[in-house]
Amino acid sequence: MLLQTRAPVASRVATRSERVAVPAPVLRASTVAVAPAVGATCTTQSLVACKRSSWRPSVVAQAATVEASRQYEAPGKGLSQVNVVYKFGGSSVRDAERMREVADIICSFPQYLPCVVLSAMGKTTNLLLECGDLALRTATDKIGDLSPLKIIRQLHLATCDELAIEPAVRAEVDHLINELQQLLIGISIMQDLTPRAKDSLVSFGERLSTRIFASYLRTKGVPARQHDAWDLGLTTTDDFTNADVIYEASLPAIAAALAPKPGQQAELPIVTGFLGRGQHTGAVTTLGRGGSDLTATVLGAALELPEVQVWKDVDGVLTSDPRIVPTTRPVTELTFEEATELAYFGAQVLHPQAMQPAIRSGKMNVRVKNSYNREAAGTIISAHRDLDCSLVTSIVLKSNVTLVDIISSRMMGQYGFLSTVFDAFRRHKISVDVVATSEVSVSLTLDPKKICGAPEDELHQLQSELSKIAGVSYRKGLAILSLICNVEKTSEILMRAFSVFQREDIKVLMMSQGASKTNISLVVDGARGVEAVKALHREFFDGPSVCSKTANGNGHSNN
Ligand SMILES: Nc1ncnc2c1ncn2[C@@H]1O[C@H](COP(=O)(O)OP(=O)(O)O)[C@@H](O)[C@H]1O
Ligand SMILES: N[C@@H](CC(=O)OP(=O)(O)O)C(=O)O
Repeated sequence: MLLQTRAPVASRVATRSERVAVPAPVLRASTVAVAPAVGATCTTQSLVACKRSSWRPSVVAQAATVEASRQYEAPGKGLSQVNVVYKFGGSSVRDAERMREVADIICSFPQYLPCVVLSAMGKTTNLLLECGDLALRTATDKIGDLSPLKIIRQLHLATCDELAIEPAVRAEVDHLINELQQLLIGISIMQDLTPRAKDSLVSFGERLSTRIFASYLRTKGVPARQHDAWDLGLTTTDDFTNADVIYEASLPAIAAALAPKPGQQAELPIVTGFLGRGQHTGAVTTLGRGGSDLTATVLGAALELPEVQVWKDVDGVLTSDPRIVPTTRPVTELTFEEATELAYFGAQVLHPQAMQPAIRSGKMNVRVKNSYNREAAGTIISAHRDLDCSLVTSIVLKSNVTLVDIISSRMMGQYGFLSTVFDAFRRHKISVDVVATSEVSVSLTLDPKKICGAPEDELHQLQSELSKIAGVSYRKGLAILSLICNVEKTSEILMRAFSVFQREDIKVLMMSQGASKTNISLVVDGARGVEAVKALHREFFDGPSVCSKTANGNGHSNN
């Protein structure tokens, strides 16, 4: 296999080899603890591993001493202006140990003065949504007993204690959790959970994690300041739960808010991911699930930076979802277009809108890194890459899609058929994923999760409206397989893909190559989706795959 090894485009950002060579954080005080139970020596880097082994109380006490004396050299010494954005997702900051590790990563790169975007700790966002649902059917005086609320309280307060954060911030965290409880009481009284209230509810996750982490950094000698993204000017539409960023308002406001303050020591901004403020309502909005990636790239574009790094729990963007295919491997390089298609068609690893600020900026790359394996090169996403050796880059599965077939022989030779069809979808605010058309028929897929209101009702209404010009039928529970690939090589890709389908007896219900130069989508029965991804991955990634571009021009790498 021949992998592309083009150097990252960003000139002001260290290359991978420079990064790997950067020493571990500079610790000013004693950093070594001995774990007698296992006879091992623990540096701060291995504290996590050592803590998992069974330490005796004396060792735990030693660890506490190490914690108390642990001090970092603040990164970006001598710099006044932020020069990179790091985003750490929920899995990267899921508990106190992970917050230490993230602090460690940040301080491992002294050449950067980062702006840090954090998601909520672990599964906090899911827990908050669960609290909201439960509050609707829980008596007001029982709200304090809700089990997800107890888990949230316990996780955040235990993290404050374990990290020994500043008392004033611990009090603020306590206060925020009480405020959360008040909001849940309000939901219980009103028996109503509007999208607007839902956004206020989930905002507590990022508001808590950033306050705790900024305080932890300060206690370790790193000047850090917590910011709620709305205070920096991150402005959005008022589409609660899935708001769009208003770039014209947001970018200049963020740039001004994070500009160096003359005569003041530079501070690391620690910013809430996922959250914004609605332009007309002024209320808290969210950017859709996984929206912290987008916050990070918006900040990067506002600050005109060459690179944004999104730190996850995988070695980069992978050849498929690792929960489906255990033999995935990281993709070295992607274009913004490929990353967008991949995210749009269901790869959880990136937010579908996250590449937009990078595309607008024209000079920013996005790097996906693993906070659990910082040595891994990760994936660099940029405007262009050499696709000559590329066949299939990644395989994505989107489940539970609906296929709509609209057929009208009456429209043969008439114009306006497609516009009538799509106008009906527009009026019902139903967005369409994959489309295939002929003279008198249109087949398209849609995601019921994205339909506002009850999907059944909306589809039924659409069906009766369109029945004036066409016969409409739909099938639910299907799956879209998207091959993120070099569409220039369609013949080979389709030949191999269809030989897999034939071998496995998987029927393809619809196919679209479309205008995208990076994606072929195939619709199959939902029950066969996982199987199909596994078989395609075996075909395109598990066999011999050598790009012999220079030898005979026939071979390929897998990304
Ligand atoms: N093609 C893919 N490449 C990498 N990860 C993927 C892919 N498809 C799905 N995933 C899943 O996405 C997860 C990372 O995304 P996410 O949980 O949103 O990260 P974070 O919360 O750290 O920002 C991985 O743990 C992995 O299970
Ligand atoms: N906490 C939000 C936003 C986010 O981006 O989270 P993560 O980075 O963990 O995917 C969510 O769960 O959707």
